[in-house]
Amino acid sequence: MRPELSEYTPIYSGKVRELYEIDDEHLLLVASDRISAYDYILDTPIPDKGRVLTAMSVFFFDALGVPNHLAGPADDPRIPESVLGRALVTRRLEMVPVECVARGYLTGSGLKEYRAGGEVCGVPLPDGLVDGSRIDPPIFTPATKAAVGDHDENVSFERVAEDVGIELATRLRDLTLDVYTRGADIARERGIILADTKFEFGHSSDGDLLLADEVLTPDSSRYWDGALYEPGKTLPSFDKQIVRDWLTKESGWSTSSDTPPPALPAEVVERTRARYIEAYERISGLRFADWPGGAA
Ligand SMILES: C[C@H](c1ccccc1)n1cc(-c2ncnc(N)c2C#N)cn1
Repeated sequence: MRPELSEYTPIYSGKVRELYEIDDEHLLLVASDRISAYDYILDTPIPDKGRVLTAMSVFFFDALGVPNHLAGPADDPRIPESVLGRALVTRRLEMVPVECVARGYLTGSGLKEYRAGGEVCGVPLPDGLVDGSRIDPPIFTPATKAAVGDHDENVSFERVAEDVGIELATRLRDLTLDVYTRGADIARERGIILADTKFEFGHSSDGDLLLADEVLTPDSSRYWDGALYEPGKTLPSFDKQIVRDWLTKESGWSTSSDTPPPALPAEVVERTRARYIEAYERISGLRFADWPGGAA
């Protein structure tokens, strides 16, 4: 008999995820079906999004073999039926207050910084780069965690070293670039570009540095369709472009509107659900139908 979610103490509620306390040593990390676009949490959930992103994290935790915070399998008996398949039991860690970002392609806030000064987080880049240019080798572009609702602030490696010490900063950079590179290689072999990603790390009570949070999901990363890749052409998001295009080209809503986006039509919801499943099945080589939880 599985426990009820109400038996666990909620300790954090993010835009699309929640964190609960199971006991002194263990947490329950829950991924919702909520989707964000243009800094809004949309009213319409995407069925199975939470389960697909949880499955992707588990695939990469297993595939990359990096010491991590997972404390049980996807069907761990401590996981309530109501969130089975979109929740994981993790060890409670002392989180390192750094958003560990790796970029293998120039876009987003990195492109903005580059255009302003030819560098990103203090890392100089060659002249002449455009939106979508490959950055090879990838670069470590850390950020400080912003308050809820704010954007993280990009900072230099030197600033991270000031905050957490040079030894830990160096380990964070090396681990971030290594895990990103291996994850990007796995995705590229399947025709999907992992442009950038954000990791979080924490220390266990034994003092071990462990990879935490979600790993290489479309919510913590930018995924592009390799078949559409062209430097200089703004690349559509593999998972969110269907929603973005409907909102900005068909719904009558605009990003400059001061009203929240409208509800999504069923057809957009279903096509987006299919994109998440496609990304998971192509990258992992596994069938989403075999993942725990879902419609009984
Ligand atoms: C922001 C992020 C979060 C993730 C998921 C849902 C809401 C928030 N978060 C993760 C921890 C955290 N704290 C202690 N031990 C851990 N193993 C983790 C993890 N992962 C704290 N915050």
